[in-house]
Amino acid sequence: MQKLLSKTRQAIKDFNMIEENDKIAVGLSGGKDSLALLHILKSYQRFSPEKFELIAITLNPGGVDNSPLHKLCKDLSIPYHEIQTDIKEIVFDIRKEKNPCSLCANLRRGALNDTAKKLGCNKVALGHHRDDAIETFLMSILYEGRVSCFSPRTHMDRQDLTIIRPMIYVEEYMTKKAAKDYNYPIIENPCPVDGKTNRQNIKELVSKLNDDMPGSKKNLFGALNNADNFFIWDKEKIK
Ligand SMILES: Nc1ncnc2c1ncn2[C@@H]1O[C@H](COP(=O)(O)OP(=O)(O)OP(=O)(O)O)[C@@H](O)[C@H]1O
Repeated sequence: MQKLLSKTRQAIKDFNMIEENDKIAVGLSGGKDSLALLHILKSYQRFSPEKFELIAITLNPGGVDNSPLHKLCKDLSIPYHEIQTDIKEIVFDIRKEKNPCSLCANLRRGALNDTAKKLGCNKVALGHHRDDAIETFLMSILYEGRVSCFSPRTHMDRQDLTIIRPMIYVEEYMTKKAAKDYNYPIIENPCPVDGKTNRQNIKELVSKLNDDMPGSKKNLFGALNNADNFFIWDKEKIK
């Protein structure tokens, strides 16, 4: 937990993620990452120089028993809100999406942000970590032909809401370990395509790359953090 906390603290500081009197909604899916995020932010709250409020929100995609999350939040004294949605039905039964991940993510994002706003929050914290960032970066290059990745901190002007990703320096093995060590009440992922997605392919590719070329994962993350050395062919500048 000490390592998780210090990496999170560093990211919060580097990207100015938490400010005095923030009311932060943690998007709690019931997966290991958002459970680790809730745990870390609750611990961080004790010694943070800025006072901030914490709540947790779960969007139920339909038919999931989230009672262990209600109990966890009660034990941690964190106000908890579970919102029933029909995301699963929309994505799989009504729209019958061939590539369901982006529609599902959009619907979740919209519902989470709307709920956070209604509950008086000015920030939403998501459980993305360092491996998610590396995978998203590579996915955008390999599947979409563009260089991009989500940001550690983004302000949504329309809703006047800031999205933060405090675990951006945390490696996935750390959240896996925390889930074991602290016996998090993991809710089984209800997604029917879980484990068969483009993201899973990229995860395996990154792992193989790093075995074949030790250090490549670190360099991919380094590239994301190296805006001063970003050289892309810009026809207007070159000609
Ligand atoms: N159903 C949900 N309710 C609330 N927040 C969610 C939900 N699904 C995802 N999120 C938020 O969005 C983040 C990224 O979602 P994603 O589906 O990529 O999760 P993940 O990488 O599998 O993480 P986790 O282990 O937390 O599920 C999560 O860490 C969480 O903060």
